[in-house]
Amino acid sequence: MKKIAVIVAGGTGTRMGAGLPKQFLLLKNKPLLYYTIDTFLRAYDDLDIVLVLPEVYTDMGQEIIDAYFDKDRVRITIGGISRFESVKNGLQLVDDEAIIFVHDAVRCLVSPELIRRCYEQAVETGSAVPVVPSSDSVRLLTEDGSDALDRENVVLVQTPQVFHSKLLIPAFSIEQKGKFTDEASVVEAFGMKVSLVEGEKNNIKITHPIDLVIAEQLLNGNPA
Ligand SMILES: Nc1ccn([C@@H]2O[C@H](COP(=O)(O)OP(=O)(O)OP(=O)(O)O)[C@@H](O)[C@H]2O)c(=O)n1
Ligand SMILES: C[C@](O)(CO)[C@H](O)COP(=O)(O)O
Repeated sequence: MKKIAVIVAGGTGTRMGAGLPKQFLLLKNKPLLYYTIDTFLRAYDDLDIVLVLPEVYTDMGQEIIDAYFDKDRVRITIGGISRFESVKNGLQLVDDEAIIFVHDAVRCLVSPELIRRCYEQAVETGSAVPVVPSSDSVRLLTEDGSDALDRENVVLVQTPQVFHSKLLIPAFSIEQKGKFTDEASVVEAFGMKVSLVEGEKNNIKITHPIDLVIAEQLLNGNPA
């Protein structure tokens, strides 16, 4: 089955507050985006990438591709106003039947093993959504305060979220209502179930400045 990774790097990194979008910040002298693309290309020789970038940063993205990667394996498209719109734009470049990996560019510590685990599950069941347990206690905010949840019944959701194109592409024709924060919720809003797979603690989403410090430690082989 054809494999396509839609790597979304169309955000501006408001919470990081760095000026430059966080996907271009350096980690051990290479842009964060480099690690994400490199891991996907290494996971499977027959996997191609659709890289979604903010319009004003397409040249910077192309420079990274030209410097490090086989440019025949990476196509660039423009992001949208929300993550949902960016994924939707990326999916427009998928024209054949495929297994599609949607991944946050800023989860740059994803491993080839996780990518392969998700692929195998998606081939079997049509979908694979990686999750990890919460090590913190969890509460649900209510109108009059908050309720404790049993954390054994709660998981934290990561990417890559992987689907058969026959499932994901029709799901993204749905009108965006409220906020879809991931592909699993789009597919469910379309009326389909998703299957979960074991994610990885190290597969953090670089969001705040502290995450860069943690990522550098992990890249150096130190436990966080
Ligand atoms: N319009 C958007 C918004 C986000 N993303 C991507 O989705 C991933 C997860 O988003 P997030 O961590 O929220 O990134 P930003 O939107 O850049 O950050 P912030 O919310 O702090 O502005 C990132 O790789 C980001 O580039 C995207 O492709 N298009
Ligand atoms: C897709 C995601 O990484 C799953 O945890 C997350 O929902 C993205 O959220 P963000 O606010 O766009 O960073």
